[in-house]
Amino acid sequence: MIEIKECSKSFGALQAVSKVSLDIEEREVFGLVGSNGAGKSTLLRMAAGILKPDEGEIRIDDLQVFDNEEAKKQIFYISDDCYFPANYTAADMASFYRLYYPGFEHQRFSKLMRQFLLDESQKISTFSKGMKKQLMTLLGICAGTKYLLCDETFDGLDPVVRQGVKSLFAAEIMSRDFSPVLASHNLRELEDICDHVGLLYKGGMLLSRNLEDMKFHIHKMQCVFTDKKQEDALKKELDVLKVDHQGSLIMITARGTRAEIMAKIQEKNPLFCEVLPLTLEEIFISETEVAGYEIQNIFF
Ligand SMILES: Nc1ncnc2c1ncn2[C@@H]1O[C@H](COP(=O)(O)OP(=O)(O)OP(=O)(O)O)[C@@H](O)[C@H]1O
Repeated sequence: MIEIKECSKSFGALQAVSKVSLDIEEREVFGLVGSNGAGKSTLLRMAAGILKPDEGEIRIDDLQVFDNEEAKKQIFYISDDCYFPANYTAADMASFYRLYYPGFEHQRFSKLMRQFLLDESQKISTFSKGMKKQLMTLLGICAGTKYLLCDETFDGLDPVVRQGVKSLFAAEIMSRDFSPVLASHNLRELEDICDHVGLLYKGGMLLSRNLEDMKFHIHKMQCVFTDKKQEDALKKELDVLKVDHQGSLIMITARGTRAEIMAKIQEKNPLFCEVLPLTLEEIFISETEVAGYEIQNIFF
């Protein structure tokens, strides 16, 4: 487990991270979201043991992480701005990481590169941005570390690759102790990948929640009523977060369990009613409102 306790970091007069406390559990995909400049990279770099917190502490499996080789062997960190030595091929990078991570699986790396249609003998300088991100992710998985810290690594990957990486993460979590942490400024990039999401805002941790728990308390329904009065009465009875109309269809996002909301809708005899899937952004509307913020002010 990664335990972050009351961690702060300033650069001169600028406080990048302010008294953040956070537990990142094992064997789940943790999404760290926040707008540009919220402090995600700074927090990840502290968690990777690259930056020393000004105050507070970060422990990885009960080991203090800064300046501690033993703790760092359990972490693979992918920066948002990866450096590759000139003329290096992907295979050269794998050999380089094998020196630091003794459990590095070179054969598996070659196999995964082929699966992802990447050529390990190709110079990295000729890779596209997305290909470099895929390469780093595969290197990170093959390093065999327990924790994989990814800074904006998923942003901009095409849907097929995203799906491939998502399946790879799921398979790793099933087969070994593996916990990826994915930082992104875009909630949509973390959609369908994370089990738990932490929201950073102006250097502070606004909330950290399990997605399944959040989904239990907020639902989106699509219904049709014969009479506008039924809709108006329903809106008064539900804890409504958002209402959209599309012709005669009404989409209501409300707080409550599925059974509670459905029961209230059924009382109004709708012509039609079904549950719609919620996006991460819709789920966060409710949570940020409880914390006293508007999601638009946090992300846009
Ligand atoms: N080395 C540094 N020196 C000075 N200021 C820094 C440094 N690193 C980060 N900062 C500042 O700290 C704040 C948080 O930056 P950070 O990179 O952690 O944010 P972020 O959430 O990762 O943003 P982004 O999504 O844009 O990558 C910003 O105001 C940034 O300018």
